[in-house]
Amino acid sequence: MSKYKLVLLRHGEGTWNKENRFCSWVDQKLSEDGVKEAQDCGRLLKEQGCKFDLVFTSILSRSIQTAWLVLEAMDQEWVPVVKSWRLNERHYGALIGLNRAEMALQHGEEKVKLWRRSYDITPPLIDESHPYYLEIYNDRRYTTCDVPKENLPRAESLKEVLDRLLPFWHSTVVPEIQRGKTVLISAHGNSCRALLKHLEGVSDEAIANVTLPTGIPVQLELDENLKPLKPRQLLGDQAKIQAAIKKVEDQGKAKQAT
Ligand SMILES: O=C(O)[C@H](O)COP(=O)(O)O
Repeated sequence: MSKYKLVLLRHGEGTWNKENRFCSWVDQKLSEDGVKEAQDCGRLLKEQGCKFDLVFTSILSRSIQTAWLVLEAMDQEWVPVVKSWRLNERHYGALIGLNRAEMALQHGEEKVKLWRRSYDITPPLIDESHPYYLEIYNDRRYTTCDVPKENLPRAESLKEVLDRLLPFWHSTVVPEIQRGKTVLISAHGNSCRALLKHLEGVSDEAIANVTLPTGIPVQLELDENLKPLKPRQLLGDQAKIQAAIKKVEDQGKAKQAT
């Protein structure tokens, strides 16, 4: 018998997902397809009889917008939403804004795969000359964090994402789950991967092969120690999910941007 249910969700497609650019801490809204993905996800969760008590999001609009659309489609708009920068997408440093396929042409697909999926390789740091530096660090939302702005990351490996996420997980999310609340975490590809690594004890090597498509709920059934009782379930049409995973993986294939 499972004790707790937890749903992790990578937001619906964002405008830069469509353009195949590293989006990371740049605040982008959902694309039209992304809005539809989030609504479909909400409908699916409603059909499954899912009832959330609490939702956590990052402080990036695409994860918040996704949570709203999911709750709206479920007729559960009243459910409280708590936001934290600690659930933000991985900080991709100097890679932010660049096109993955073009980076693969310039640096090779292997290098891009290492940047995207290795556990402990940090991409090159962002600095003040970067075109998105000011947009990110002058944004008022980063004055609301529980660390001073100067201490926010300038680039992160997946390991560093997990290091900043775990304090929030332990102090804020775990107690709510243990109080019996059914929680949705509407976050990002890499913040969800980091959490999955932690919960499932995925090895540093094997996490490179875990890819999450946009807008697909990942359901976990946990015991009283928050250990998974069975393999994660990606909910929805399995053939479509496999195709969506391949699409995300193929974003790192070398090709001229169109
Ligand atoms: O930051 C981004 O652009 C994506 O949401 C995650 O990108 P990735 O699939 O290359 O890690």
